[in-house]
Amino acid sequence: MGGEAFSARALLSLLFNASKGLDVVKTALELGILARLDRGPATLGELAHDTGSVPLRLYKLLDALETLGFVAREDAHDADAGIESTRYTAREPLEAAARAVLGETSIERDRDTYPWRVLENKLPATLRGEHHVPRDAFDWPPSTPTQHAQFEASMAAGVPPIAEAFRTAHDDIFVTGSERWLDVGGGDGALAASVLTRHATLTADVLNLAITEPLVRGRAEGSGVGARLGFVAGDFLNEEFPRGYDVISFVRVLHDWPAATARMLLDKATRALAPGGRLVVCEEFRTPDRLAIQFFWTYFLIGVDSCVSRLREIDFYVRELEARGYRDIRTRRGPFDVLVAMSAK
Ligand SMILES: C[S@@+](CC[C@H](N)C(=O)[O-])C[C@H]1O[C@@H](n2cnc3c(N)ncnc32)[C@H](O)[C@@H]1O
Repeated sequence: MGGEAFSARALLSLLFNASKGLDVVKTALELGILARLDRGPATLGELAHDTGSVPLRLYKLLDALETLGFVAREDAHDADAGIESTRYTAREPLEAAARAVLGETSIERDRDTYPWRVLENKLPATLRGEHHVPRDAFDWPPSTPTQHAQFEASMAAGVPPIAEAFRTAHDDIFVTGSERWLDVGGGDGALAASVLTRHATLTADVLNLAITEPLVRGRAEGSGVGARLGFVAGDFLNEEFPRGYDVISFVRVLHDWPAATARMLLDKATRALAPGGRLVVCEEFRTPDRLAIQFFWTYFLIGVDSCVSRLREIDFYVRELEARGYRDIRTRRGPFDVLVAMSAK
């Protein structure tokens, strides 16, 4: 975003009025204003005409979008020109961003179904250790089949931008096109299935807790990739990884654990990887954008001690890979950043 950072006073005012801000964005999305601005600059007069809006009223709605940093406004240079010649430019693509958050299947809507209200107004007691999210409401790692199903479905809802990131990094990760890939903590297999659907010569196994097997089997069947998507039951904290895979990935896994555990998991992957194989780390790397999108979990996990939720800068992982002798360490920037490194073996 090209907008300036807000002062604390101003940001808090916006937060207080967040529901109004979302109403403005939803309206601009539904009236096609965001899509119109994505196509190029437009004047107030044009936007009012396109949407059947009263110009003075629409001007105020656009002021709200400007306040939020979504559009830049340019007043008419001619002092006699009416407000209808005020020009607006989108600061970045807006429609897709708004749909990603406000759409029916957004991760924000999904996260909102978690019982976060058990913490609301109880943070002081939670911080003192007198209150927490009850384990039957949410547990980490999930403990019951129902919790696993809900959690893995939530994770799957967030997979599309990761699948897109894997598309961008594909040639770095899959060099021959016939690799055997182990996706450690691979959820219900949504990411692996999406990659295998596009690449018929790849095979993948999801390594996950035994309780998740039906979810992964269901994903393999439902996505049509069949036996190319397998399942390996395992507890990565207490067991070694199976050997011989050409690609081993950690996708949104390492940040769930303290640094010592993350290092242990990287060691296990390093031992298991085939000679010349590639290690992939695709994470919620610590950036202002990621922290913002992760905000729900940052709040909710205050009440869940078993999940450390430790977003780390990408440099942490680069250093850890270098320390293990990995070569050709590449970062592919995208909707999710992907780190790919070649085994030293
Ligand atoms: C945050 S989710 C990420 C899922 C998936 N990689 C994704 O990005 O959609 C973490 C995954 O690690 C798995 N997991 C947690 N503890 C585990 C353990 N001890 N052994 C194996 N898998 C585990 C969870 O079941 C879950 O699938």
